[in-house]
Amino acid sequence: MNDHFTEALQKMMLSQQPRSHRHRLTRKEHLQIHEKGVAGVRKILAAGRFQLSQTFANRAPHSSKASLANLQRITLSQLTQDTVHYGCVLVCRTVVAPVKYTAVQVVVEDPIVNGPRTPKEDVVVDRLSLYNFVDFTGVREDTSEWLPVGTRLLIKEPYYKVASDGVPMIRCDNPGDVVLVPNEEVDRPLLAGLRWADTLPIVYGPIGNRSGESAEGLKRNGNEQFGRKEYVAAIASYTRALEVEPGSAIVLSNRAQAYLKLEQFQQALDDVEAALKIDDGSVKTRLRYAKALYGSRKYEEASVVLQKLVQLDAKITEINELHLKAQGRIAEQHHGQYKMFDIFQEARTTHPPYLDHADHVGPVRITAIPGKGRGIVTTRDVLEGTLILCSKAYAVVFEDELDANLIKISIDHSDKSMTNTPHIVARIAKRIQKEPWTAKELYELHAGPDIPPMEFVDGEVPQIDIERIKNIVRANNFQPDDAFYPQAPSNDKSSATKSRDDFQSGTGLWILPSLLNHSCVPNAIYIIVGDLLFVRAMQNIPKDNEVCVPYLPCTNTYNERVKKLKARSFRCSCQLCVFERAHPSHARETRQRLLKEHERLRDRIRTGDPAMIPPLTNIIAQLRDTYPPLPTTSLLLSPTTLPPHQLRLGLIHPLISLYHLRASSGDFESAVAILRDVFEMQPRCGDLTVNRVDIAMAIARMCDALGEEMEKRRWMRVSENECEIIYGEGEGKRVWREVFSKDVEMMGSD
Ligand SMILES: C[S@@+](CC[C@H](N)C(=O)[O-])C[C@H]1O[C@@H](n2cnc3c(N)ncnc32)[C@H](O)[C@@H]1O
Repeated sequence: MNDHFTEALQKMMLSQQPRSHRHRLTRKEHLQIHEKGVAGVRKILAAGRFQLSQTFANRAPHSSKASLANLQRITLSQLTQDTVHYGCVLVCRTVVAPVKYTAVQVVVEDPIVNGPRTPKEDVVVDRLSLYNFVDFTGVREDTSEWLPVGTRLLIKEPYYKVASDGVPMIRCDNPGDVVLVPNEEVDRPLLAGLRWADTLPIVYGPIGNRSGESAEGLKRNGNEQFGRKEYVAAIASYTRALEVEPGSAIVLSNRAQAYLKLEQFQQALDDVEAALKIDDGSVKTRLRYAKALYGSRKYEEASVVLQKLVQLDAKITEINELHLKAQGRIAEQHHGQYKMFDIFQEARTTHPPYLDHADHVGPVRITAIPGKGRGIVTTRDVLEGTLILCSKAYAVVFEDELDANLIKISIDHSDKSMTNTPHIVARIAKRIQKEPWTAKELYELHAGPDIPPMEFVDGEVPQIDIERIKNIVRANNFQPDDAFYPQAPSNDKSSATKSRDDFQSGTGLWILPSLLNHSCVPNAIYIIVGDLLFVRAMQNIPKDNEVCVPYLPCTNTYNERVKKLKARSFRCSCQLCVFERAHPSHARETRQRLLKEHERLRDRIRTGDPAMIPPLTNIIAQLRDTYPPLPTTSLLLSPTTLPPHQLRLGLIHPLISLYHLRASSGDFESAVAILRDVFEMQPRCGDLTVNRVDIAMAIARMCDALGEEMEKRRWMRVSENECEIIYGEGEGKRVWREVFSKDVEMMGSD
């Protein structure tokens, strides 16, 4: 693996040397290079060794904003190296089966513009690299299913450059800039007067009504293709059958079934609705209708259809099961009733964990927030523990969807941080292609400080814009981790305080949660389970107050937080930041230094070495001194303000370390006193609520060791209650009983 890595790096370095003018490669040379690439991919696949996840880009990828109608035709022979050909559209045709490496790579040829017949060998060819074109993350030898040999392509504003292996190529990053022209489409003005060197056996897309094809024959073809699970081909056959004989309810219903298999629910719904307008429909068609409605997340309508079907024939298990599921989704969508415990189990057993649950929008609305753009505020007084929203990802790439041996090379100069961007960006582009009507809500998301909002033209579907998608992902992504379960407190960075930045692999985009602004002491928590993102209030939030989540752990030091948020182009003015900003800068720096010192001692602290107690106690004493003294009289605080003792978050990790040292030396009295302090210091905010579950349980364990039965029971109840605030009433109890099953077994519970 390392050899390949070094080789790739060397190639990249070489490619950055100044190069002399290169001669244009012949068709034969290009095809040989392509064949070598295919052989290389074959070797990689045979060895099962690695794939590259990142692309090498010497300039920021661009997306064409121009409309095809305004572009001038250009040919391969007219391309200039290291140039984006603004105002032009390249017309070409694929001459070989493509291969997928980091990009889909193929050889394309020029058309022949009128004139005398040109021998095939003299027609100019070049390499075309299509990035983000497929959302498949690995390498593949033959990708003809995406791009059959002979496909005519229009490439908007092509970028011509030399690739990392020294071979020139047309690099296209934006799938929206590639137009595939079906074979039978002959009247495109851009193709007028063009011929090709020879005839290639291309069959691309649905082919129009060929004389002699009967609707019945085409339907039969479609059924056979469906039986072989060739759903795209089946759809093409049914489409042809409908062209020959429009208005066949059976063919429409069959095509709907093929769309259902491809999870193209809207298309399935359109077909089945058209079929039901023609006749009443069989049970089969009406079940398809219910499935299309369910898939389109129209659960109530699906339930009405299913209810009638149940009355007709209650024996069909599939109908009953779907009816039950629809009712579950309605309870989720309207009442926020999610069986969290079951959803956790589902996420553990589903690979990849795409979960079938409804979205829910709780008592919140979107509004402008001064200085922050848009945000989410409550529409009524909200109690702690209330579900604010549940949202299914617009697109997500899970860690285990990526190759285990994936090499992450981030040499894309425009973006060093996001090694997994190509996958999620390609997935978003695919979703827009499949469901263009969802593009608007995506493009409306914040794309960074310097990027103006997209302008939409009424009635026009926005194009795929890879640059904007990349920026949107950068500004709004959340990293999914499989389950956000509470754990016993440890002096390692606990899962609760694990930085979102630590989850390097998986990444996802959720539309409504993308409107949540950040606070370092947030009043809400987000929990990602599979592709679902739940947001719950962790404090009582009065009506019209903003709901905020943490973009980073609040136990990060002030300087760390400022730096990370600066990278996201804003300065936080939450209560914690205002509090710490008011401290003299030397106090903040001392705190930072002391916390680093604590980090350095951690390995020895982990061993439980009692010699660590004096230096740690000293660090804690000095840390306390970096904060202003606590007021001696109680303050009158607003319901949204944290008390001053809960703003000294820098003390939490060192105090947990001290607890460990005391507990491992058998001094349970001191250990429990420290933990009680820590519990008091942890506001119920963001991820710290998870710590409160763990710490209350650790106190219960200490009380158990000290024989304090009543206290033990009290703290177990506290832990359980905190868990219910995070996961919801009842459900939190189930989660708590599972997580702490060993404790419950040993210590008993009420
Ligand atoms: C995920 S978006 C949140 C929604 C965003 N406000 C909008 O209008 O779409 C992240 C962006 O919101 C803004 N933002 C989030 N939290 C903020 C805060 N506490 N203060 C100022 N701006 C904030 C920043 O511009 C940040 O890059």
